[in-house]
Amino acid sequence: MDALDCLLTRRTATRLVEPGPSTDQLTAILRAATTAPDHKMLRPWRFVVVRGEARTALAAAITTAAEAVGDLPEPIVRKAAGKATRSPALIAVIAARVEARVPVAEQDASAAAAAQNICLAAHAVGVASAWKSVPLLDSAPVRAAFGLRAGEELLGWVELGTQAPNVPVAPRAAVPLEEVALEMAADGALKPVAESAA
Ligand SMILES: Cc1cc2nc3c(=O)[nH]c(=O)nc-3n(C[C@H](O)[C@H](O)[C@H](O)COP(=O)(O)O)c2cc1C
Repeated sequence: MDALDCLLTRRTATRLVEPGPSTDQLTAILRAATTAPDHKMLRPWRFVVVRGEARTALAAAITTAAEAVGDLPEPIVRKAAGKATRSPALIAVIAARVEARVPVAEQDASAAAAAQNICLAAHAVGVASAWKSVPLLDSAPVRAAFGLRAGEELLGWVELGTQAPNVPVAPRAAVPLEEVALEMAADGALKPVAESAA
């Protein structure tokens, strides 16, 4: 797939089913994640792959976290835990901040770029993906499940698998560039960017 095609055609999966990514595909996806732009090469990210039976262990950690909240109705607890097994595999993206002169926001931006690389690389190798928030991400059981150290944060996880053929993925309307992009003229004025007709 052409690189620009990959960027323009990636869509978030609406329902993920088996087969999940192969180990070869996962390796390619993780390699792509590590090419995220990275100020001072701090590698302020790391990843945890959860697939197969391991998803049950993750679901158990989420259940423990949800039950610890105390007043959550049982269906809500079940729904939160079910997010661990909603896709054949997932990759958790951890903002692994480093003590350095690079601001935390830049380090987190690098981790977000890694997450996007995961989505794009998945698309490139024929795997469907969905970047999702982690349920109860700040709870001790969920942090422990992913081996989070002090100062590290879960940015989210990217679910991976095969888009269910009977569930549609709605097309995403193109964003009019003049709504989001300006161009600075020689006199410093900001004007709507000129969009080519092509
Ligand atoms: C940090 C982050 C967290 C997200 N969490 C969720 C989520 O928990 N549930 C959800 O439905 N979409 C979530 N999304 C949005 C989807 O990943 C997706 O981008 C959105 O549905 C738009 O679809 P598209 O990527 O096909 O344009 C999240 C996106 C980001 C960047």
